[in-house]
Amino acid sequence: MSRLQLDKIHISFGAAHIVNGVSLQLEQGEIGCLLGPSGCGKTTLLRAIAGFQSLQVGSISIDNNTVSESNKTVPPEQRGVGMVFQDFALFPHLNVADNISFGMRKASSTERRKRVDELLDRIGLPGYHKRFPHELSGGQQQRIALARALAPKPGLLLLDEPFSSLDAELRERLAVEVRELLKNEGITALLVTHDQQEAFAMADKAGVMYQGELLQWDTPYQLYHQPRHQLVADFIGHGVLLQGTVNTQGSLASPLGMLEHPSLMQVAGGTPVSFLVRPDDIVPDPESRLRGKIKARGFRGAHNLYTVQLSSGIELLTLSPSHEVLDVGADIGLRAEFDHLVVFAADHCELPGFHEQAPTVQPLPSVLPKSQSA
Ligand SMILES: Nc1ncnc2c1ncn2[C@@H]1O[C@H](COP(=O)(O)OP(=O)(O)OP(=O)(O)O)[C@@H](O)[C@H]1O
Repeated sequence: MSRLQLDKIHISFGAAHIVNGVSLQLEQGEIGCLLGPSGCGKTTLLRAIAGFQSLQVGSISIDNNTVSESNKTVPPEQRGVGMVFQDFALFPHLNVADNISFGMRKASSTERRKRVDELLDRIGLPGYHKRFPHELSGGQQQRIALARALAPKPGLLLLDEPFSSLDAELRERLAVEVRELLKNEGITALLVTHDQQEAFAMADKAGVMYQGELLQWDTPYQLYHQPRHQLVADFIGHGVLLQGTVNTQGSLASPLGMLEHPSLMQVAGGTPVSFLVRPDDIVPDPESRLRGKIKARGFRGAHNLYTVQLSSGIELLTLSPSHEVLDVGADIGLRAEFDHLVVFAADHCELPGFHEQAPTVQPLPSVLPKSQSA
């Protein structure tokens, strides 16, 4: 297992800056995931780590050996890096055993057989040695592609959207299985994906890229609960960003009411901010005067996700157990119940100090609970 370190790397194609100052680390045996919109530079970054793409600035080290910098690119075959790509083409004329052992040419035939047996067991396909790729399902082919990449025991494995051609259910199951397999094999891995659920299921560390920049490199939990940038908050999970203004008493006037939090005292009166409201921060409350109309309902298994529009036009999201169905078009009362606040300044960067404590929410006169207004 290897340690991977990227230090402020820049990659351009002509005048186009595709990767801008990306730094990240993966410790030995850690699994990392890169997320981000199409074209943000994820594959380019992976190709640079594999050695297929040179850098203009910065450095890439594997196990403290610099493998890429501005004037040096160690070739892919000398990096000890395995790869699984989206178009995982197995060799169609080779059977499963020969596909898996393809990269083990230096090993003895006994070693190869042993490793093939071991990997087929681990991926849940024992006895599949003699099958040909066209006799396998998509999920089975992808497992074999993974086994082929793992066979030579690379220190580092790079995976570029390895499950994207598979259906959602199989994708999620494979993500969990592959995490277990990588952990058992003790391999450090970096995965590119469009799918947050896949990233959450697999990653020890994950990051969101946007226009060539890595906005945050963190645990999946922190990406969701403590996004450092508004674009990360927007990209990860469901939620809405509401605007508010900090007043001179250190409170935040917002469409949900007056929010109070000690860290607001550090923010100058009159400062406009935005704050993140996740579906779990808003609870249905028939007694509340904060009311809206249900615009949409999405089934999420245990819960339904509702989009509710307030009379101001602002839309909020809320969750409710799926066995209690609320109708689209119905009037609903809502209450804000934050565990912590995530507040962004005008430059879209997070303001510090809001995580440790929950804010209190003073309903605005127009959103006082029914019982207090009579
Ligand atoms: N060899 C190249 N020459 C010129 N431009 C390139 C080259 N390779 C990639 N690009 C451009 O770099 C940008 C980033 O591409 P990249 O494939 O890294 O994005 P990505 O985040 O992986 O996207 P996707 O999620 O759609 O796969 C794109 O605008 C792409 O057109």
